[in-house]
Amino acid sequence: MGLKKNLTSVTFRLIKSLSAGRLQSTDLHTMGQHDFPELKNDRLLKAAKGEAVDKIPVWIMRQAGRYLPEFREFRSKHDFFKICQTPELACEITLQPIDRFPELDASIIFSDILVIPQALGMTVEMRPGVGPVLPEPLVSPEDLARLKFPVDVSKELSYVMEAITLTRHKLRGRVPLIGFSGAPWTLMGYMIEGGGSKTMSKSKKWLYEHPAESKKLLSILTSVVSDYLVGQAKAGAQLLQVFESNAEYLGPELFNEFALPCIRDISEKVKRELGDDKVPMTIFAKGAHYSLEELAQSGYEVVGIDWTVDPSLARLKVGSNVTLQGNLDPCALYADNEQLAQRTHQMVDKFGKQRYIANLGHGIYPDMDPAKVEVFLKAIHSH
Ligand SMILES: O=C(O)CCc1c2[nH]c(c1CC(=O)O)Cc1[nH]c(c(CC(=O)O)c1CCC(=O)O)Cc1[nH]c(c(CC(=O)O)c1CCC(=O)O)Cc1[nH]c(c(CC(=O)O)c1CCC(=O)O)C2
Repeated sequence: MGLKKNLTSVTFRLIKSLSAGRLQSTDLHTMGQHDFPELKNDRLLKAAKGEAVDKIPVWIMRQAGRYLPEFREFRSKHDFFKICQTPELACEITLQPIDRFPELDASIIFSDILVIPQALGMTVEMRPGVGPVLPEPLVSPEDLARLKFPVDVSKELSYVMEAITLTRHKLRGRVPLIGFSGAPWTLMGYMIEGGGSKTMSKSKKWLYEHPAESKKLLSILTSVVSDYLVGQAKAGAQLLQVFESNAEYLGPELFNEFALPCIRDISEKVKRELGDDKVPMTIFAKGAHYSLEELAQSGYEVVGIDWTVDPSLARLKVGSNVTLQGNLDPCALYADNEQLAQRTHQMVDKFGKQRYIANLGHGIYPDMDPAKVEVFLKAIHSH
């Protein structure tokens, strides 16, 4: 019943956009939730499920973004969160790398992990040259009362669901669409530090000083992230990636006590909620090389690894029942074409073709040359 209501509201808003002239008339007959165009390239989904592929699927974290001149041009006219909150704009940006690089095997919806703190009532600003700033961070456990919880994610983040549904149509089945969220510990970090941090010491202080309240916050975030991912899958996301970018600040003890249980709960809740409509899930816990075995057992089909982990060692640790994703050092894109292709081939040799999705070991940097992306993508497909 809840799902039906949710979908009806998504379709209704899309049709409203159409009547307001924001969408083209060709969109109208494809707006039904269950008549997405047929998927023509299913390499990513096959690899995620452990099925054989003709070529290794490849995509790039942050593939829509500042390294693309067309993104910078667009961004000069629109505020970052305005883009995220306007389905037509988010869709247009999502499609930019797909239009530019025919070798890409997946798209990822343009958004940011920080839409969750926003949904919980926190202000998030994107300051030029600084990045995300939360001007009123959580300072002490009493501040948890400031959070707007429970959250109706289908209302507060409806713009993401709408962007996903619209993008599925606009992709015309060229490649699958990935939805994503930050993981609870990573989001907790931003909410307490008030932005990025070199040490995460304020949020780690919470873990040591206020373990019960930290778990309360993590449990709130687990609930919101799970609902959010379920909503994205229902709106049309074909794979869901969870970013635990701040895992690198925790050692095995803190990670296993605070972060990992949330990661497990999320996959369990999302799969239970989606039932027969479940989609593959990826966990990318940057820097959590110490916990690869546990991550492989945490209910995700794909484990993303950063570039500091040797692929052969990662495979030994995770076993053969999960797909690995990664992990070229993003800075390898600064190398000349020959060296870049050679390093890419060496990486593929280590991963092998089975149960493997090629990617960088973290998001692409803003100063990278799009021509190098093409070299990387072609090196994967030609190997
Ligand atoms: O390609 C797509 O369509 C989606 C791209 C995307 C953006 N944010 C995320 C994604 C998904 C993906 O990586 O593929 C997810 C994300 N946002 C932040 C993090 C944490 C982190 O970077 O540590 C993540 C998880 C992914 C990861 O681990 O890399 C938080 C964040 N958001 C922004 C910044 C500032 C920046 O300069 O990048 C940060 C990091 C802050 C810090 O701690 O240092 C803003 C931002 N988010 C996206 C973009 C577009 C782009 O990458 O160019 C930007 C820049 C905003 C701008 O235009 O100024 C999209």
